[in-house]
Amino acid sequence: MNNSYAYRIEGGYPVMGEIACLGAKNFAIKAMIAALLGESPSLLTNVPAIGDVDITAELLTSVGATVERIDNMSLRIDPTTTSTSIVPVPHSGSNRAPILLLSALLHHFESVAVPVVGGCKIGARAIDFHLEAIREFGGVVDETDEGYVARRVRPLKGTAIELPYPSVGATETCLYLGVLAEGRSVISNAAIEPEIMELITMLRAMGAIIFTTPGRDLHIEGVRRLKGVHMEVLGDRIEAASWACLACASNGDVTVHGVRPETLGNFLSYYQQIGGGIELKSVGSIRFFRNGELRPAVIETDVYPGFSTDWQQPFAMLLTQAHGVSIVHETVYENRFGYLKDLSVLGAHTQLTTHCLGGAACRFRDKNYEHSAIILGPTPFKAASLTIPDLRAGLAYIIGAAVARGTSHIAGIEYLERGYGDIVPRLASMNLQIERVKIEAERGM
Ligand SMILES: CC(=O)N[C@H]1[C@@H](OP(=O)(O)OP(=O)(O)OC[C@H]2O[C@@H](n3ccc(=O)[nH]c3=O)[C@H](O)[C@@H]2O)O[C@H](CO)[C@@H](O)[C@@H]1O
Ligand SMILES: C=C(OP(=O)(O)O)C(=O)O
Repeated sequence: MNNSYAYRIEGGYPVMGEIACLGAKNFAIKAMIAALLGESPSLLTNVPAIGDVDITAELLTSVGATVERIDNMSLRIDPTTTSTSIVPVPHSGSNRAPILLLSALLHHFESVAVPVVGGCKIGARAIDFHLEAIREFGGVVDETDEGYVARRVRPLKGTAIELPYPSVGATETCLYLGVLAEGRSVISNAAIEPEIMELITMLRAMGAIIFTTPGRDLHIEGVRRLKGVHMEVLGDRIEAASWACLACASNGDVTVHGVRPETLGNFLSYYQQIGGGIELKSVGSIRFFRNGELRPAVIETDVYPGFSTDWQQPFAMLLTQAHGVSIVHETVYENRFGYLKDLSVLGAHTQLTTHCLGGAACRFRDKNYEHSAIILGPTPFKAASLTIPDLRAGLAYIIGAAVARGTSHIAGIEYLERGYGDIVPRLASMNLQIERVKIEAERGM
């Protein structure tokens, strides 16, 4: 556990240099679960060395699957040793994987139990769509004090489902259910994030028959068996955007390697609209820098191809350095702005409101969630002590500390390290004065 460590950052200098994106957290753990569906081992490469992968490896191991680390970035997963369908409760609340395991394991076992799901606390994060999907495919689901139990008396049967919202996780659940269910399934209003498309590619390589459509419908013809594959995890578009924001906010210049530019979509447009510069280098490499004075923006987070909610926090931090009033309307999670209030200790001027600002009314209208933010910039930052509440807020705090003059301390780094790997060496190599220090040694910080 790393909750006795903090980052000490000496800010006020431009962050300059080159950084390689790790593999995408939000695909890596889904690929690990997909590997359970095969009848032979899968090899996953470019797997990031992050907390979420460790948690997922423990979950897979707990049901008997063999997870072998070939090297720091490769995992071999043998599903044939899977021996139990009860995921132990100690894994409760660790990440999003348990609810996905419920579906994947239900093909192998007639009864599966998983603990409650976790992940960042940025909203209620209900899992009703997942549970309803399992029922539609012919399973029975019970909620217990400790988690969820799914049962089936016969093989799962293909079905037609319309998701109430294009949930990433629920779409993945439907894919896991549909590829080995009997007959045809149609998933309407599915999520189409790049990580979902990558999961479809992996499942197809395993032998699944999945048809995408011009809209949000996925058609699946169930098959009897799938085989293991070699899959390389795509570069993390959330990491790439994080480093882009760090470069621009600190008035630096960073070349990010290992990301597919198309997965950054609207991020690249907003980035340039506010005065950030981009230069496509060789394939998979993008240079990010500042192009003069920063301008404010009106941004709305949304499902793909909209502006990803996971870019929101680093980008909001960047907007504190723009000249004028910016608005950010968070439409994916009802409670993803808690971190913004804490930024006042650095000197940020922000205001939250329950109204839907700057765009169409969203699901959170009139529900009293502070899901729109007004950011007034630019504000010079002074160093401060902060405690990270969730993963992307953690990265936003790193950006804040890099911009602030003086020495900042950031605690709660276990949240950040669930999704970002090797933070200190990678950022230190780009001129950021950052150290990982024991909190005891820093008493009075
Ligand atoms: C591990 C992983 O991949 N995490 C990502 C995934 O999370 P995750 O898959 O959990 O996010 P979802 O897309 O499912 O959630 C989107 C919205 O749908 C709601 N919802 C979802 C399922 C459900 O059964 N009922 C329901 O109401 C959620 O509360 C939320 O408001 O997609 C999110 C949206 O791009 C990203 O922010 C997360 O980084
Ligand atoms: C919200 C996130 O992750 P998770 O869904 O794993 O909590 C994220 O990656 O920003």
